[in-house]
Amino acid sequence: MLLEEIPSLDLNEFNSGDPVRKAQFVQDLGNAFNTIGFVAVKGHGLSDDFTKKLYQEVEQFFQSPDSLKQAYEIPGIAGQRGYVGKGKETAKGFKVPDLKEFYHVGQKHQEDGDSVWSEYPENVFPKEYPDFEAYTVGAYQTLENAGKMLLRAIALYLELPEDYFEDKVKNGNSILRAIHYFPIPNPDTLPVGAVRAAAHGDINLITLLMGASAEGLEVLRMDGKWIPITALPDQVVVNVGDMLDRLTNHHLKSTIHRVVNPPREKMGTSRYSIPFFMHPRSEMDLTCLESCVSTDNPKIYTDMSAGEFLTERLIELGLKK
Ligand SMILES: O=C(O)CCC(=O)C(=O)O
Ligand SMILES: [Fe+2]
Repeated sequence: MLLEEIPSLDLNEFNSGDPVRKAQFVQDLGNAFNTIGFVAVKGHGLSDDFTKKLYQEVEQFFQSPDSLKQAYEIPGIAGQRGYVGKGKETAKGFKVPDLKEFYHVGQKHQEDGDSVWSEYPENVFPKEYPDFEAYTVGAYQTLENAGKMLLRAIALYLELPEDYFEDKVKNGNSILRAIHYFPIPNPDTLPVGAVRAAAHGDINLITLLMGASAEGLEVLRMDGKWIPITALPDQVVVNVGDMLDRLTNHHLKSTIHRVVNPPREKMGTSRYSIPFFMHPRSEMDLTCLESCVSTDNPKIYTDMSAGEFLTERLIELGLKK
């Protein structure tokens, strides 16, 4: 079945306490991830007011002079925390960097004795904008919770125990990425093929994207047609990443997507979006689940841990040497 738009779901159905509604959510989510790979989800826990303030913080930061932003660019950590400047990330397989700059916030370190903390760089926050930390960390935690619920639904769809992903994503290596697609005052100066975000699949397990209500995001349908995404302001767009695709032997599909440049008369405007890339701990084994492999459906990926796969991809993106 080829869809003209991505399905819409409400996470409150999964948490309704009604087994029939919960099971329906699981089937709807699984069917979407098995076909187009994307859904729009409401009931994620972020209020309109919070989201508005978060975007204000993010816009203020990106509207600052480059010298202020560059003070939060940290060498030696493959752009995994803080500011990553213009021209630094090139989608896998492309030669021209994306027309974007972004800011990464990771897991907030805790004093719980978990050995994982030594693997993650500490967060940095712009001291010029004292509320930036509270809003980005708040969004991180809310989206991480929503992501955990979605992974419970995915586990049930895959006929695994509902808590299958729980220990794998505990203190996981997820990243909140606030993106600014900057204005291009003179489009004639752009290198050939330069776009806001070239076609790519996400690396992680699942992505929860805030801000797809602004035009530009498109997903590649199985028949090769690009479908524009039109999410409502109260929805986050959720998609399968390459790690979940690998784990399920492409039963759940990491769908290629891109952000196209606006029409010429709008090239002088900014676009903002905030994806949350839900990663497991680096030791998670991404070997295909046995239930997803059969003689008709042979295994298509080599065995790898999440950490090994992430390293491979950061090198391909030009973020890691
Ligand atoms: O900005 C968007 O709407 C999508 C961003 C995206 O796909 C990504 O950063 O992986
Ligand atoms: Fe993406």
